[in-house]
Amino acid sequence: ARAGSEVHLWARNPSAQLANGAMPRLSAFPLPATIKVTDEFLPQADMTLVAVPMKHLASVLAQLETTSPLVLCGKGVKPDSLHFPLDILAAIRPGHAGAVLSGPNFAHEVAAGLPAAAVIAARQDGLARSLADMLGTPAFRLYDSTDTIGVQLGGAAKNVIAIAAGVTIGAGLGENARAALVTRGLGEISRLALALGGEAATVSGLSGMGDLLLTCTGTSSRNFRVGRALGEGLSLAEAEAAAGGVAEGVATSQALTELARRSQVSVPVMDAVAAIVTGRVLLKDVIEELLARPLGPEHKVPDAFSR
Ligand SMILES: NC(=O)C1=CN([C@@H]2O[C@H](COP(=O)(O)OP(=O)(O)OC[C@H]3O[C@@H](n4cnc5c(N)ncnc54)[C@H](O)[C@@H]3O)[C@@H](O)[C@H]2O)C=CC1
Ligand SMILES: O=C(CO)COP(=O)(O)O
Repeated sequence: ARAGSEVHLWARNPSAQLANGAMPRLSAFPLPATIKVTDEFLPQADMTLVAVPMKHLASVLAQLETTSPLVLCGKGVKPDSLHFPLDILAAIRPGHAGAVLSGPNFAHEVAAGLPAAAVIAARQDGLARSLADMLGTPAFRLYDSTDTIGVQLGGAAKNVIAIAAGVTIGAGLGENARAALVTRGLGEISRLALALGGEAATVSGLSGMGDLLLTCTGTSSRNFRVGRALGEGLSLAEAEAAAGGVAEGVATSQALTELARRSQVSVPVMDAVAAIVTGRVLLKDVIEELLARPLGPEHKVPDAFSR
């Protein structure tokens, strides 16, 4: 809307969900009058942004009756199919034009109009740039990319590493430990990105390093908060309730460790998160195991971004 477009916001139940003219989780920011709230999908539009939690993405995509390009905003991987958002779209609507929007963007800061940047990625030549030009504003700076794998992996994986960062703080292991863990986590994302066909430069960009930095240090992050609560000794159910919203890294940790196993990529930090959230291993044992890992060259092969 700030970019000057006419916007229709689909809500499953407009009166219940927007009782005070605002989204419930962004209640300090009433929607501008230029946004029309509706319970019907708009069949014709320049673009449709789909911003629902990953576990509901497939069902929402199946209901959408539109020919417009879809911009998927969820971050994660589906644990059963191991699909990233664009794979889910391709499975449900083969051939439909799609892009992903990802970057360090806490919703409440974007809503407040504070400066932020993100990346839109699409395989199709020129699509990401044209979407970015329609959606961007001076305060919401949108870069474009064709590396859909790197962008989707960065958005998904940072949530898993953010849980590890939270655990480190919650368990009282200190900020040195958090910095070490996040850096080693970045290495895991780099190796996995290359193995899956993504690009090294994307991992060091907004959807990779940028979002990792935000989520592992910003206490507004639900994934960080879940990790911190787990580190303090709460159960997963208690930690999720305390985090105040969906923490995609919980389900994504299972999917990414499975993808890594299939790609023969070592991801000990992500493995540790997957083990902690499923309660397979005691937190104390996971920490001991990570600290007992054999030491060696920081980067095994020529540089940090090689497998
Ligand atoms: N909140 C944030 O700061 C950011 C969130 N994301 C990602 O965006 C995705 C959505 O996150 P949030 O907006 O925070 O989650 P949310 O829990 O606020 O849900 C977003 C919307 O999805 C709707 N929804 C829930 N279940 C639905 C269903 N079955 N069918 C249709 N709509 C349904 C909710 O009513 C809500 O309006 C996640 O993958 C998250 O990682 C990405 C960047 C920032
Ligand atoms: O993706 C986000 C910021 O870029 C939001 O992070 P959380 O889902 O951890 O709150």
